[in-house]
Amino acid sequence: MNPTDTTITRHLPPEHPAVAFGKIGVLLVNLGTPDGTDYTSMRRYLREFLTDKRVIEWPRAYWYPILFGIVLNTRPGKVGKAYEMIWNKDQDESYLRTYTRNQSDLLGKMLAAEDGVVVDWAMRYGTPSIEERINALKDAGCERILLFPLYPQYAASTTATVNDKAFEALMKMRWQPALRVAPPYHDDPVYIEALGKSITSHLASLDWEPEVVLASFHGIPKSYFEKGDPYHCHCQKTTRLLREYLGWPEDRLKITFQSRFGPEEWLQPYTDETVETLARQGVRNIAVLNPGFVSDCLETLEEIAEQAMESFHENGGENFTHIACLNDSEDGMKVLETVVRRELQGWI
Ligand SMILES: C=CC1=C(C)c2cc3[nH]c(cc4nc(cc5[nH]c(cc1n2)c(C)c5CCC(=O)O)C(CCC(=O)O)=C4C)c(C)c3C=C
Ligand SMILES: [Fe+2]
Ligand SMILES: [Fe+2]
Repeated sequence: MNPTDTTITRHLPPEHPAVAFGKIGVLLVNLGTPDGTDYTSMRRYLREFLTDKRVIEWPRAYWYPILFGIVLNTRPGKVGKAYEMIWNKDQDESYLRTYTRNQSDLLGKMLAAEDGVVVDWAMRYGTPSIEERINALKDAGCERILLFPLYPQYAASTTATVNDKAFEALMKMRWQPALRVAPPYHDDPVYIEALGKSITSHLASLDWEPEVVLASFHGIPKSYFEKGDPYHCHCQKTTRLLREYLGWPEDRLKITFQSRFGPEEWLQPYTDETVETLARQGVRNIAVLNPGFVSDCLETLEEIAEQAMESFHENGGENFTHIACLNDSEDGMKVLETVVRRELQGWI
């Protein structure tokens, strides 16, 4: 029997309260973003983010005085200005939100032929929350939900915290939906091919050629890796497979890690230092892509496309280009569809 066939259970007696069932939900979840660039929105967002124990693992007695005494007073203003520079003014929201919503809408159309599949999206921090959207899917009749944390490489500070939040929402429900979680897809051929094609088509559009291409991933503290987080290994594998797909030597596609936060050592080599060093060593042309980000966001549009480019030029570099994330492109959507269809097996 098709698991969504509800012909038997639909025969409810007339006095029975109305219940919706028989559907399958797919919930795409990305990191999150502030609702606005003003101080209050920024502070609310950063507070939720930086109180997450999966993100900052320091003892609360040490971290909270720093967070509430310094970080949440200074960072909202500073980061708000950075967000303003990359804000999607047409829709008055960040591009991360625009792309995530587009991905959800497009995936919904791609799965429209599948009976009873509903696609939705949520953010781990900010709105719409995971709890709100899980409840909405359940109310719409989804007895089964595929949770899809939008991170190709697994990290406790991204993937695990999405899962925690989803199961926390289920803890409050009497009648829980069945929940499946899509695994990381850092080595999936469809993902590697999409990245490879995005590099070749971007480079073909230039009238110069980069001597070096950096695959820049978001960093994590080195201590998280030493405690057993597979993130570093996943990033290394993505980069190796991408190199193999392109047929490039190791010194043409280099891995780096960006977005360091706080005084601890993070995964190395650091993107900012590498960009500076390459320029100083006489490398004149570089390209940077962000394979770990499913959508362009502050960390790619401001930190790389603006800050890293500026630093490259200041240190003697000539040509710098940022290769866009897969976003809602045809190839990017093919990656999401492939993962979702595979993980829905047995349900559709
Ligand atoms: C401080 C610890 C942080 C860890 C660990 C961390 C890991 C991590 N983050 C992403 C993806 C994104 N991070 C983004 C913004 C961002 N990240 C941190 C801190 C850590 N991230 C902060 C404080 C911020 C906010 C901006 C700032 O204050 O600098 C974003 C962008 C969101 C947006 O709205 O544009 C993304 C995406 C990954 C993949 C990751 C570990 C693998
Ligand atoms: Fe981050
Ligand atoms: Fe490793």
